Amino acid sequence: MLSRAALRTWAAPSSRLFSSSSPRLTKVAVLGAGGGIGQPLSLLLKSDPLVTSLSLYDIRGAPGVAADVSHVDTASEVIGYSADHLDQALEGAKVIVIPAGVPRKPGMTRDDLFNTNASIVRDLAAAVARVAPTACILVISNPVNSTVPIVAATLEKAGVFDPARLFGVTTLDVVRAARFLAGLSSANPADTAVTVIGGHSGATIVPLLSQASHGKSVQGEAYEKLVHRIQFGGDEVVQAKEGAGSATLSMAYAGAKFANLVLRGLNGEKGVMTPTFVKSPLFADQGVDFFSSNVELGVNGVEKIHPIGELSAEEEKLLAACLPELKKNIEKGKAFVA
Ligand SMILES: NC(=O)C1=CN([C@@H]2O[C@H](COP(=O)(O)OP(=O)(O)OC[C@H]3O[C@@H](n4cnc5c(N)ncnc54)[C@H](O)[C@@H]3O)[C@@H](O)[C@H]2O)C=CC1
Ligand SMILES: O=C([O-])CC(=O)C(=O)O
Repeated sequence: MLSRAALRTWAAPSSRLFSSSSPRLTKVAVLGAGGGIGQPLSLLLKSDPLVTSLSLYDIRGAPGVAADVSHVDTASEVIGYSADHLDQALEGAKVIVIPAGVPRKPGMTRDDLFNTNASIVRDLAAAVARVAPTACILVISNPVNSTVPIVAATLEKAGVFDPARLFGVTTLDVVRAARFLAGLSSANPADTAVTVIGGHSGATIVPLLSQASHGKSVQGEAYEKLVHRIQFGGDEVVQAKEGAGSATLSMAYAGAKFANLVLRGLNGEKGVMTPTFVKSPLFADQGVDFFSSNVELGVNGVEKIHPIGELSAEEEKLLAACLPELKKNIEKGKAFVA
């Protein structure tokens, strides 16, 4: 006969499995996992304890990336899927991150990627609508200002669009703003968080330095230079890579950081907030119905879209320049699906 202690020990695994405090089973899929962003992003997601299963898909190379990443000694399981197995890759996914598509070369704008990436993103969104219609979708593929409306319109066509579950990943702008601002005063970027609103390209990127404690003191030419660097940080990397692509490592970091925030919200953590490009009422009356601002994340995805708060005179001007361009980018995405 088993002793009481032995019975307790024997019973422990099943009670842990079903206890309310156990982490949820969270399958995360990466579409475009074989690419410059996809590979390091997959590695970082393998290190995230909130990811219990990692599904890596690409038209090229995903099984190899999966075999490699799967040797990392964290608990999650990793499976790679090749071109014909998109549906299997998506089955049961709670969060789907999309870095599939071509990157810029020097001299190109993000909008120049539209012709190639629009159909890639649309076709992946159609598969998500069919196989994992309730998943949270995190769009990295550029031009984000247009690809997010493309995903929305595709899901809408399939009758499964939930605005609370679609996110354009603008975290790299937030990461850059904190890093560049910290660099000016030798501060720790952890102490120089900046809210970045608008969209994700040039003039549509609007950093709200007046709302950041270290940002207020940056004035005049230094302010102009800092704003320009935040808005055009992507070009800095494209030029330095001399035709070999755009930001991949910092983007993987930003993508993993944002995915972790979404997962924390889905897991019921309160007060998780970050800027992200979502279907938004803030400027919808001006025809801009997707916009990045601080968003609270929760068990259903978007919990609350926060207002942009008080802006300085300079920021009002930046916002005025942002809105018409963003409107054009959004309309272009919608028109592509219509
Ligand atoms: N949101 C943001 O802040 C940022 C966005 N990006 C964008 O991310 C995208 C990817 O950039 P990289 O990884 O550097 O490019 P990459 O060319 O290195 O990788 C893209 C991957 O997508 C795959 N792919 C192409 N069509 C596919 C499909 N139909 N299904 C699945 N996979 C497919 C390719 O095989 C490739 O492995 C680009 O559009 C880039 O502009 C890049 C940096 C920052
Ligand atoms: O600049 C690019 O093309 C890639 C990107 O979106 C970024 O680095 O912010």
